[in-house]
Amino acid sequence: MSSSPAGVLQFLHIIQNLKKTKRTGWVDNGIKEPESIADHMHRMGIMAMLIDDPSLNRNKCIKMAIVHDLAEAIVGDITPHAGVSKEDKYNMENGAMRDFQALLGDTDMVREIVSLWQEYEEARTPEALLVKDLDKFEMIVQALEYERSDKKLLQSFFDSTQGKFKHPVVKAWAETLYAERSNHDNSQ
Ligand SMILES: Nc1nc2c(ncn2[C@H]2C[C@H](O)[C@@H](COP(=O)(O)O)O2)c(=O)[nH]1
Ligand SMILES: [Mn+2]
Repeated sequence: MSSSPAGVLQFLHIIQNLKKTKRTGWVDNGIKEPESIADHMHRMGIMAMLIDDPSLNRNKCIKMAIVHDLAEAIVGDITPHAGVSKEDKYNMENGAMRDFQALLGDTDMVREIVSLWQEYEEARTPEALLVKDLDKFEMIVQALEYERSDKKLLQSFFDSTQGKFKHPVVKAWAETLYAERSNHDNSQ
């Protein structure tokens, strides 16, 4: 069974917000041309495609990456500093995912999207833990790029993720990024 075309169109118009909503962490730091939520999820999906780990379901990681912030189309992009409890944030985002389910119908495809979102939130499976790593890593890659473009120091993004990476490949990527940032600092 597929979702109704009318339901799909309503859903698509709602998730346009992911393309329009600028990520709050950058807006809060006065970044001139901040990326959107969709931009962030897209690069995470590409990152997931680059991970060659036979212990992981690669396709699941890619799909999880591109839906993990879907609820933000309704709830918005809430930062850790927004003063919203994790429980309240989860409840609002869970409500948004149920709204999507009501709109699209209880199909296998919609159940997969909601299930991937839920698995990411619970952060217990190896795939979810990798995508959590990519969420943080994509953010610090972007932070370095904004430090260069906007001539700003965005140290809090590096501090809040320091030592948090679990997957060996992402750890290696992060070490390379730190070296790149350090070399770039020294060349200024
Ligand atoms: N100023 C900071 N903002 C942060 C930090 N960690 C996350 N964030 C921002 C980035 C996004 O705008 C938002 C949540 O991102 P999700 O991908 O988890 O939805 O919070 C930080 O350390 N400093
Ligand atoms: Mn995210």
